[in-house]
Amino acid sequence: MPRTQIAPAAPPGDAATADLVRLRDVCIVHGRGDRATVAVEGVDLAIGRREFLCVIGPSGCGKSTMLKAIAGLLPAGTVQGSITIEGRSPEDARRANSFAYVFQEPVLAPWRTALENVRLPLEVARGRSPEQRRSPEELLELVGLAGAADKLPGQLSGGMRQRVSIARALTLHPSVLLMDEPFGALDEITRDHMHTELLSIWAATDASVVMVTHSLTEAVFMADRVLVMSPRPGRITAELAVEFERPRTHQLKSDLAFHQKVDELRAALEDA
Ligand SMILES: Nc1ncnc2c1ncn2[C@@H]1O[C@H](COP(=O)(O)OP(=O)(O)OP(=O)(O)O)[C@@H](O)[C@H]1O
Repeated sequence: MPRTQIAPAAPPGDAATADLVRLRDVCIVHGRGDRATVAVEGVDLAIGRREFLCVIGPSGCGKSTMLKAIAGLLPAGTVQGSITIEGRSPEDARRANSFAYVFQEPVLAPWRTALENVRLPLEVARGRSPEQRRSPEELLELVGLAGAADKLPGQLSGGMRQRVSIARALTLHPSVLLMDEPFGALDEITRDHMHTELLSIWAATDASVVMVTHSLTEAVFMADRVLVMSPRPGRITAELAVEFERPRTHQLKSDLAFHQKVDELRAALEDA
């Protein structure tokens, strides 16, 4: 459960757009000539503020590619169409720290303690005003690691390391967290625990989340909306609203309605 509530950041000046993230007719091609691979095709997508969106699809369908495109991590010329975050290009949004990226494997500096890792973005901060910066101590408390502040990454479990990386991602108060299979490397018990942890953390911030996952139950448990992608070239072939009330607890996973929603998602994936 969240130990700390984070006050909302002031909306950025250029936030006239109702949608936080907007993709228009996005097509993504890796490589050139004979080696060109069309990874994603014809994606139109609008992501709202405070929305929890999951993206699911067969292996290699372009989920990570789409997330990287939103984060401006792909080489120039790879992405066609338009992507904006708070009305800015991905590059400008990155400079403004409008989003943070969480990888499957937490990328922590091994010689820095948990607290020092969470503090790292503040040492190189640009773009966010002082009011929009979050206290590393408060964030460690939020992710339930106040007692592990002085531990090095090598002294933490996989789930704890991922919580440190989530706390670090929140340091500059991003408007959106982009998460690429953040729990993919964790065992099932830890993963289960992280589901409720992340929902609590998310509820205590005002960020939107875009999370790529391979797990049907994870998607249905976490999301407000699940996007289904077709095999490569990835297109969005279905969109499922998940309207279970929040806060969600593990009890939900035993409900018949939950299993029906998972079945619905499975059918959408098979039709994709
Ligand atoms: N840098 C790259 N250069 C060339 N091809 C790439 C590159 N990155 C990804 N691809 C190709 O683009 C396609 C989509 O890859 P991507 O990693 O986005 O899929 P994914 O849906 O995230 O897969 P997975 O679920 O297995 O992680 C794949 O065919 C992959 O081989």
